[in-house]
Amino acid sequence: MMNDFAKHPVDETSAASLAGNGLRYGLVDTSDRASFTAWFQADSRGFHGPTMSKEQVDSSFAGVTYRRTIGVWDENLVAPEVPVATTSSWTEQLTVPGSRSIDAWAISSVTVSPTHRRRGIARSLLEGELRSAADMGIPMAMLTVSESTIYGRFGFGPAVFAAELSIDSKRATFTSAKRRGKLQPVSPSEFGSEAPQIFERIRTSTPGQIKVWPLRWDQISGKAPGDEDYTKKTRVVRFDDDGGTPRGFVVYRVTGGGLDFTNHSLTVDYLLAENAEAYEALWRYVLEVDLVREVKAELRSVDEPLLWNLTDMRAVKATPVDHLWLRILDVPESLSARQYSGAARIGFDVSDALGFAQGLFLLETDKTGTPRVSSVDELPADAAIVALSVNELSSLYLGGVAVESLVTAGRVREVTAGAAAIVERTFHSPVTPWLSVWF
Ligand SMILES: CC(=O)SCCNC(=O)CCNC(=O)[C@H](O)C(C)(C)COP(=O)(O)OP(=O)(O)OC[C@H]1O[C@@H](n2cnc3c(N)ncnc32)[C@H](O)[C@@H]1OP(=O)(O)O
Repeated sequence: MMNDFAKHPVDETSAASLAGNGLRYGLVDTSDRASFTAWFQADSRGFHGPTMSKEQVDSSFAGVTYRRTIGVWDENLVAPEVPVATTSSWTEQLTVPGSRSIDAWAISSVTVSPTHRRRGIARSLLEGELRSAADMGIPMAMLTVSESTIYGRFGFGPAVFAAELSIDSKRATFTSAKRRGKLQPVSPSEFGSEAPQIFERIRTSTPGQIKVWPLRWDQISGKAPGDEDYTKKTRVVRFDDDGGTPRGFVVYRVTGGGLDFTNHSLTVDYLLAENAEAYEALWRYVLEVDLVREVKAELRSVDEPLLWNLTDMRAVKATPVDHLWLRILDVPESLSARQYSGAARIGFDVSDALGFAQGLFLLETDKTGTPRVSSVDELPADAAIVALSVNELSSLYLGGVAVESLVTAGRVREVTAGAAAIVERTFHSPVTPWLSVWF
């Protein structure tokens, strides 16, 4: 069954601007197999993916039908049924500090055919998505990005960073003795039935995480058709506690080796651990696999506890990269959705070229960190006041970005002396924001 957001009509301003360039902007009828297949092929082409097989289209078809699927068509082409641009969007729960969540408009599959690039099509698509989300009363938009150069112009700011890890497994010894529990190889199906429940418990207390849809779990575990090599190489190991309850999984592949058989590389595609025991056991497992010299992992937390599990922290090379970008559309709704660290009175002078978040806003929190937010004509003189654009406010929102860094970089201006330190203290999240998937 389709949710209402999937049927929300396309934005009229973007439709008119694209029509002026001879292009049609519209919703894809996801119940029509031929139209949806043409859209999938355009999406895959846009990301330099292969022409999708029938099995891959079938599984994608079942997995993302609920989304608002948009195409742009050029009727003058030899194959006019294949869109020249795509997007896919849906309402998603984003966890925010205080184990709460906010409805956010997730935007994905933004592609423009290389034959139609740099004519303003992506701008029409993105602005159309933002106006549609605002129209539906959704307070925030979000995306994960292929390049960090594209989305700032639309008011997005990076709010969650991810670390890419490269670990020298020969240097990685643990500070503590092996704990109890049991490890065992399991199938992708077992992962599919147990891992989402474990993840749910982690997601709801980790700012930056979103609900993960079933097709994504199948892709992670190699169960979804599409990448045969990935499916064949993928292994899954489960950790059970002493009571026999599954508490974590690792999904990984071993590649390379060559003539020197001790030189393999192990890639952790997903490591999910509900408690410290599972976390240590699963990392210890991958770091002790024989014939492996390097363990790699992507999309790990920038505050990965593993470094503290090891006797030699320098065994781990961690490279941070921007991952989740947020775009506040409704300031009072967004700021009201999260918990803060204590009592404060903060004024924000927000600029927004697209207008959604422009204005003066007062955030008042009590000593429990519960907020009250109002849009005001004038900011009170006794508030800690900062001036910033919606990009920076969106970056600061989850409490994982240091305000002082943005002040030093000239991206946030302290209107009252010492305001940045108050914002920092009030916004800081005790749980480091982390998003463990792409969307
Ligand atoms: C959420 C996601 O899906 S992330 C994935 C994004 N998609 C990809 O990376 C797939 C490959 N790339 C593409 O499909 C296209 O090149 C897109 C979607 C990135 C851009 O589409 P286009 O239609 O060419 O962009 P458009 O002409 O509307 O440009 C809009 C603005 O963005 C700028 N821009 C476009 N692409 C880029 C880029 N890769 N890097 C920096 N700036 C860019 C343009 O210069 C323009 O700037 P301005 O309006 O401020 O002067």
